[in-house]
Amino acid sequence: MSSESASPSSMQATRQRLMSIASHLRTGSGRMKVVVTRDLGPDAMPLLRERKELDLVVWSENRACERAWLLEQIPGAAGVLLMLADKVNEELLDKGFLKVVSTMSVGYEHVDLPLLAKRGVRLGYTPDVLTDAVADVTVMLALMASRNAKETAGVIDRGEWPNSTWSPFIFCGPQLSRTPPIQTRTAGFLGFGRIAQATLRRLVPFGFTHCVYVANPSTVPNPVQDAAYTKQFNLQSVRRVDIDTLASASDVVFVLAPGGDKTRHLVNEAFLRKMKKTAVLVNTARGTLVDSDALAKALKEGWIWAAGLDVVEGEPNVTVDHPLVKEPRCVMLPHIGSATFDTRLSMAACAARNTLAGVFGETMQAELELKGTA
Ligand SMILES: O=CC(=O)O
Repeated sequence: MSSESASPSSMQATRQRLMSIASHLRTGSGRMKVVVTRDLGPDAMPLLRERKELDLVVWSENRACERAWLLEQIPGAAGVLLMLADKVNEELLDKGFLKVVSTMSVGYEHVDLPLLAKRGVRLGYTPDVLTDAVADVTVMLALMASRNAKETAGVIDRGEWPNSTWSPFIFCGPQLSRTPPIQTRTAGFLGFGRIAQATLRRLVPFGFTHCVYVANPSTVPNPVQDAAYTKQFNLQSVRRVDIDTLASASDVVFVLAPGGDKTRHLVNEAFLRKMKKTAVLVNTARGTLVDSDALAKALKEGWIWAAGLDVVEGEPNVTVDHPLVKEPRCVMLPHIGSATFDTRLSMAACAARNTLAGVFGETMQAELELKGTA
């Protein structure tokens, strides 16, 4: 067989895709099938339900959509609106001939971008509308981690407060805000996009003086851009640095870069060992950016002060015996960064609009540029 011959599995995939188109045409209804992996609620769902040109298939149970159900529904579908737990990979795309994947998330680690680009499938996502909510939680975690929120709230939860005697330095931690005798405060950002910058804006009133950041795609200094940032945020300096400087210069390291193979374990043992002993690590991006085992070791051995995590590798399969859950200075939240009513509603509406635009070939509210990923 020449190398150009189709393998049995690729022939099967092609046949499935053709059958998918055919099944769509066969309905003769002229309507387009759209699969939705979660009910988006009474405010956002009508955006889809009111469109009589659509055949809506909705996973209606109040739990994550089963993979087998999703795979079963994709043949004949023009679009799918899904959540970040729903993997968009060859297995899914081979089942049909989708025009659009619309994810109700700003992150797209669960989506195989090169494959989408190769197949000409558009990707809608939900940036901007969640920036403030996630930036709020990011600052909250920096405060909770540095001020021992987990350990101290545990004292109350376990009914131990009456037995604990007040003492001058009990439960103390590093101070986030700058107040004498603290002269400087440096915020470090791994990733310097919308949410990172919204976080930095919130830190300015705390008295932060400096900012260092590592930005994709390059780590080369960018003095012109940095001068503009310095002025914009009214700080003493904002500098694009290499990853080692980020680790060593920051009082708080905020992890706010996209997940995926290119950023996996950027925060590893070497990084953590370079951080200040009084520094705090906050991750509100994706769990895969941080090596959990290395972080647990760093906390146990005191290389850094504390960590605040809204995301963790392997989530949601995180139980009480997880090494990070056992660490008293690791505050962990179950991925609630965008979880405010207003924000989730805006995300749901954005995801619905993106789906409609995708199936009808219109401009999306937010479409990820896939050029260059194939
Ligand atoms: O993590 C949440 C999101 O990507 O929206």
